[in-house]
Amino acid sequence: MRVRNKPWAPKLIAAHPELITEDPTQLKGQWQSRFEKAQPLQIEVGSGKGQFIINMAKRHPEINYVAIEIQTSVIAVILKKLVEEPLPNLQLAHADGQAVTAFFEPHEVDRLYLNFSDPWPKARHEKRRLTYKSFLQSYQEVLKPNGQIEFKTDNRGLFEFSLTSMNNYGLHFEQVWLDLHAVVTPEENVETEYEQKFSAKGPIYKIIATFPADKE
Ligand SMILES: C[S@@+](CC[C@H](N)C(=O)[O-])C[C@H]1O[C@@H](n2cnc3c(N)ncnc32)[C@H](O)[C@@H]1O
Repeated sequence: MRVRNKPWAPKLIAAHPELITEDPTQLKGQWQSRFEKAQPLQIEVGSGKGQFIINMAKRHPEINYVAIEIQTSVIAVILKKLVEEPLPNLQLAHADGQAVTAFFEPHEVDRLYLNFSDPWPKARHEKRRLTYKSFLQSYQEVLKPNGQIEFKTDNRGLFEFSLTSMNNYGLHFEQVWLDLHAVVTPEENVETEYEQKFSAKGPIYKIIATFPADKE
């Protein structure tokens, strides 16, 4: 996601340590202390401007959410929205999702979302794709046994790569959609910014998959 530099972003981030962390390693195993109530924890890696995670948090007050976003000017947009409309069950991490195992204890997370992740189409960049096997391994480590991953994309190449990568890793496919919007209603599907922008141009693919319990 290309965004214009927001000169106000670092200042806003520094002003709200109660809503956003820039060093999530400090919260490893302690995430529940950041929320009003201890309840299941779900995370999104690459949250963009936060439309999905904010609406999920509103729709599911019984779940705690952490949005992880690497770009300062992007996560600052989520933070601005959160300052304007506080949500007791959403916390932000300005960090690289590649390091989730440094941010969460094993089994601390109940579910992980990847929405419209950068496709990295060149073969030599495949290790950067958020569904590459090293990422899957990290996700499995922080997820509860048989934890689930939900993945949406409009990018056919990334979708095909992810199907193969997840299958080779031993994930069990609960459901696969080749055209999500043809079958789900807005009540059943919380849209992301990218999804709103690109669903008119072609199908949205989605996978819900469960990690094997016994894989090291
Ligand atoms: C194409 S955008 C999609 C944003 C949003 N999920 C949506 O669907 O509208 C991908 C986002 O993932 C973020 N991102 C990419 N790699 C990341 C990483 N390793 N850790 C955290 N965020 C990452 C990018 O900065 C960007 O905001």
